[in-house]
Amino acid sequence: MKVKFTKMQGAGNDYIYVNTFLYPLEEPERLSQEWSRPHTGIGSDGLVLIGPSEEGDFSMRIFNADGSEAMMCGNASRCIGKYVYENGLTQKTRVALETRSGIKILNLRVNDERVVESVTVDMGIPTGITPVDLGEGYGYSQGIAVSMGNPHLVIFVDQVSDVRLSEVGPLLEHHPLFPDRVNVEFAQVIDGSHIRMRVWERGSGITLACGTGACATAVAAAFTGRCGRESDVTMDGGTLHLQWNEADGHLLMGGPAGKVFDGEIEYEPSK
Ligand SMILES: N[C@H](CCC[C@H](N)C(=O)O)C(=O)O
Repeated sequence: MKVKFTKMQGAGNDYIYVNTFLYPLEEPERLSQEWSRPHTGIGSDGLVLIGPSEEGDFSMRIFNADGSEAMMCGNASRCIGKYVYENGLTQKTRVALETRSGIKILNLRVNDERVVESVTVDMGIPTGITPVDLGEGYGYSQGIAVSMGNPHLVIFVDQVSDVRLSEVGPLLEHHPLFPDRVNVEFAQVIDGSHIRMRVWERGSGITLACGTGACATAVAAAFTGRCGRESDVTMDGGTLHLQWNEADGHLLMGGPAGKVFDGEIEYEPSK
């Protein structure tokens, strides 16, 4: 069976996008694992399915490279905005995207039928903002838990370049405080409105950027008084702009969305 897909990336966080209006994929967990592999697969941070929605204009399902399904993906939501507009699935520049953590509103900047510059997403209201004691054995004793629909652990450090992410990332991903595992962000405050962050993502490992992780980082920095409510978070793959509105508690995320290539892949549905 042939499936057409589009590789897209938001600040370097790359996913395989499949339009399930045309290709209603079964077994996305297995396919995300197989297709995300470099060398033997397509190579990506995971698989994103774009589909119909009763409540919104479109729906999103996101699967990490290990096949686990997540509640939300910030970078993918921006790319979906670009995808649905540029593939003629909508003419709207305000798109309601149904996710497993509710409806997210995308605002697209368009210029002659292309989505240009950045896409802004209303990520909703961060919850569960709590200082946590990580205990012994992780090399870091304190963090801030934040939920953006998916779970995040933000750890502030003096030098993010000193963090041995591939060693501590998996340990903290499986910290007993987070029964569903957790996305782990290490953050170095540059000044009151700029943070450098590196991320170990639940189910995908080190990625070049994490949209919900940037949101969680900006929230944790504001919550602890390290930054204001508006900040830029710079990751290995790029920078996102975050604004945590005082009036309604909503967090707005702005950043790039890029198409890499269209492709086609054969796969055999399991019996
Ligand atoms: N690894 C995340 C899902 C992807 C989130 C990230 N890529 C983003 O841009 O928000 C999780 O398991 O919750």
